[in-house]
Order: sequence, then C-alpha cells, then structure tokens
Amino acid sequence: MITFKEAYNSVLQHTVDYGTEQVLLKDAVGRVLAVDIKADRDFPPFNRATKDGIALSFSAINDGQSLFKIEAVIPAGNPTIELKDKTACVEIMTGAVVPKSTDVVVMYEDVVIHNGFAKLQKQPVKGQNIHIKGSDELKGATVLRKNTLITAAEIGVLSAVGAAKVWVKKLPKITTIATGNELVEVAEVPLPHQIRKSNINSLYAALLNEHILAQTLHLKDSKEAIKDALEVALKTNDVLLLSGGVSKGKFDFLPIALEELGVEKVFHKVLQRPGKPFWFGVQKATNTVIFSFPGNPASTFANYHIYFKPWLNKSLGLTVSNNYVILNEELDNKGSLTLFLRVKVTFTNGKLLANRIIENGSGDLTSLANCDGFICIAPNKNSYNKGTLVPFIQTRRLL
Ligand SMILES: Nc1nc2c(c(=O)[nH]1)N[C@H]1C(S)=C(S)[C@@H](COP(=O)(O)OP(=O)(O)OC[C@H]3O[C@@H](n4cnc5c(N)ncnc54)[C@H](O)[C@@H]3O)O[C@H]1N2
Ligand code: MOO
Repeated sequence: MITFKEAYNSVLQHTVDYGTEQVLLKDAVGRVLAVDIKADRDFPPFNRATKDGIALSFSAINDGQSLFKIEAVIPAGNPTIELKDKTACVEIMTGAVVPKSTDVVVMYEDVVIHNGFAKLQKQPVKGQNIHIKGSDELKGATVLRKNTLITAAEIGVLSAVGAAKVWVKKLPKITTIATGNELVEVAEVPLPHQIRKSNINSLYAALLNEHILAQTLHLKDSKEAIKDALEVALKTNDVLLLSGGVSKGKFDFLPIALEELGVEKVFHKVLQRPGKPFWFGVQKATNTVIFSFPGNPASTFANYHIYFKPWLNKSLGLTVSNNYVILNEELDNKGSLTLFLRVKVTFTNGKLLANRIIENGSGDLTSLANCDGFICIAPNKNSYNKGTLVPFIQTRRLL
C-alpha cells in the first residue's frame, strides 16, 4: 500500500489542462483568468479631484493670494476645461477632471464661499487632493496576471479596462456517481435497511463552489449495470467522482469494472484514515481521470478535499497552497496510517488554533458539519506537542 505523500504526489502528476473559453464578465467570478490583462488607458485616466472643493493654481497662492473668484463649477463627467484666469478658481467635485493650469484642490471644509468668491482658511500644499493621471498604472501595464482566481476585486479591474468578455480556464466536465443498493433519494422515506444518498449531494455542492455544475448518477451494486453506465460516463466526462464500492466487499465492483473498461489503475488503497480504500485511475484513450472514493461519508468528504481540490487547482493553473494551523492540544500517532483528524479552528489573537472534535469514525456524517477541516498527522509514533504547526485541509470558509 502506498503512503499518503506518494498518493498525493501521484494525483498531482495526473493534472489536465482543459483549455480556455470566453465568458461574459458577469459569469467570470470564481473562474481562473487565462490571459494577462493590460490597462487599456492610464489609471486614473485623467488628473482626478479626490475632494469636493475648489481647484486653483498654486502659483497664485505662492504670490500671497487667498481670495479667488469662482470661474466655473465642474461636476464629475464633464470634459476637461482650462482655468482661464490664474488668479481665479473653479469649484470642482470628486471624480471630476482637474482643469488645465490648476495644480491644487482645496476641500470645501477649508474654504469659505461667499458671493462668488472662495477664501482660503488654511495654507494648502501644492498637488494636494489630486490623483495624478497614470499614477496607479500606465496604459499597457499588466494589471492582472494569468492564472489568477477572479474575485470581486478582479471583476472591478476587468470592468475598468473594458473586458466585457473574459478568457478563463475551461472547467472539467464531471459526473459524481454514488453506488450501493442501500441508497435512496433524499425525498424518499428510507426503509429500515436503507439510507438516503448524502455523499453525492455533498460532492455536487462542493463542485458548485468551484463553479462546476456536475451531473449525478446512482448505480446499483450490479457489475454489468455499473460497467454499462461507466462506459458511457467515461466517454462523456473529463472526470468521474465516485463514492462507495471500492473496498473488499463482495459487491464492491468498481475497481474491477473500471479496469475491465480500460481504465488504468494508478493506485488503490492508501495508508491513511479516513479514506484508505481510495482508487485512482486514468483512462488514457479518453483522458478521463477517475477519483473513486471510499463510500463512508467522512472518507469521500476528506478525500475530495485532500486530493481532488489540489488536483483541480493545479489543473486550472492555480497555486496549490499548503496551509497550517496551530495544534491546541497534544496528540500522537503511533500507527502506520496518516491520520486526517476532524478539527474546529478558532481565530484567537491572530492565530488559527485547531482542536479535535468528537467524532465516531468514517461513517459519522454529522461530524463533518461540526468541523472546519482536517489536520494531517504523519504516522509512526509521532508525538505532537500543543503549539505544533500541522498541515490543515480546510473544508469550509474560515474568515
Ligand atoms: N474487509 C474490509 N472491509 C472494509 C475495508 C477493508 O479494507 N477491508 N475498508 C473499510 C474502509 S476503511 C472503508 S472507508 C469502507 C469503504 O468501503 P466502500 O468504498 O466499498 O464503500 P461502501 O461499502 O459502498 O460504503 C461504505 C459505507 O458508506 C455508505 N455510503 C456509500 N455511499 C454513500 C452515499 N452516496 N451517501 C451516503 N452514504 C454512503 C454505505 O452505506 C456504507 O455504510 O470499507 C470498509 N470495509
Ligand atoms: O479508510 Mo475508511 O475511511 O477509514 O473508514
């Protein structure tokens, strides 16, 4: 059986570039930028008043002048004008173009306006309250880099440079597949020996967070039915996320069915808990990647975050980040398996502290709603003191 590190590295060696596509700006949030974005004009595009007040020539102030005739009133959105008389001033609003031959803006709070004249109450500084043309970025500068996750901030920048359509990384087409005769629909009342499908809905929701609208399938524990359905699914998807049917049971047909369909097994079973009987493979002919997760809810959920999420990030060109939290209790791991322990994380005095939660093994579904993620504890008699930094796999937004 391979170690967690070997399995993780192996999964990341099987990433796939799905190419690029153009989407409308409104659909770009959450996607990954596929090209560098350049400024189509200077930022800001003109000398911009940053306060409501008056604009004037500093040379007049230098000459000792403090009372200025108001020549015009300039709202934001008006074309550039020129201050004709350098001993006069204009009233100017935030966001308006600072007139030619003016180089200082004094805010209303520091002047008294009376009978068409403005009187300075305070000595201004040359250049104050003017956001100089091109001082943020010059035309042609790269303002966003390829392989950036597009958030609300990037949407603002894309809007400012006129990117009504955006080139983004294509997302893989995914079907999530639940297996098992015991599973019934959520809306059904299960018989005493049945349970409702939860893993598949959880995977579907996790993928929605990645802006992937997955198909879902449920297969009964029949080898022929599984093979027939998988044959079609392999042809029509880039990725299959399966849950259940991969351990040693008499009805765990997935490993054999996948191999009979020409899917190359990369590995089966990893020295870890939960998620040990994880089966990972690739169908070279169709370039389909198969993550076949163990059916226990904590196993499917953990392995999705441990393996699939970094695989997706790397496939899309995003950085695969390694995050750490501070262990807030002592523990050790004398066994041979890497443990992924469910933790609650608190943000205390600027630090993320992790405490284990009470859970009842890999089948304990409700514990997943009580934890913030998993800490990764290496095997073989490792002792961890309180205060140790440990790798953290986040399963919900923390801050
Ligand atoms: N002889 C052995 N038995 C088992 C081993 C082993 O190594 N030798 N491994 C155990 C471990 S560890 C795990 S994890 C499970 C994984 O088994 P499978 O992947 O074959 O999963 P199933 O047997 O189909 O289901 C396990 C469990 O999870 C429930 N389940 C399945 N799918 C769903 C779903 N979509 N939603 C909710 N719950 C689901 C299922 O009803 C079972 O209770 O095997 C151990 N056994
Ligand atoms: O590998 Mo299993 O997830 O421990 O129950």
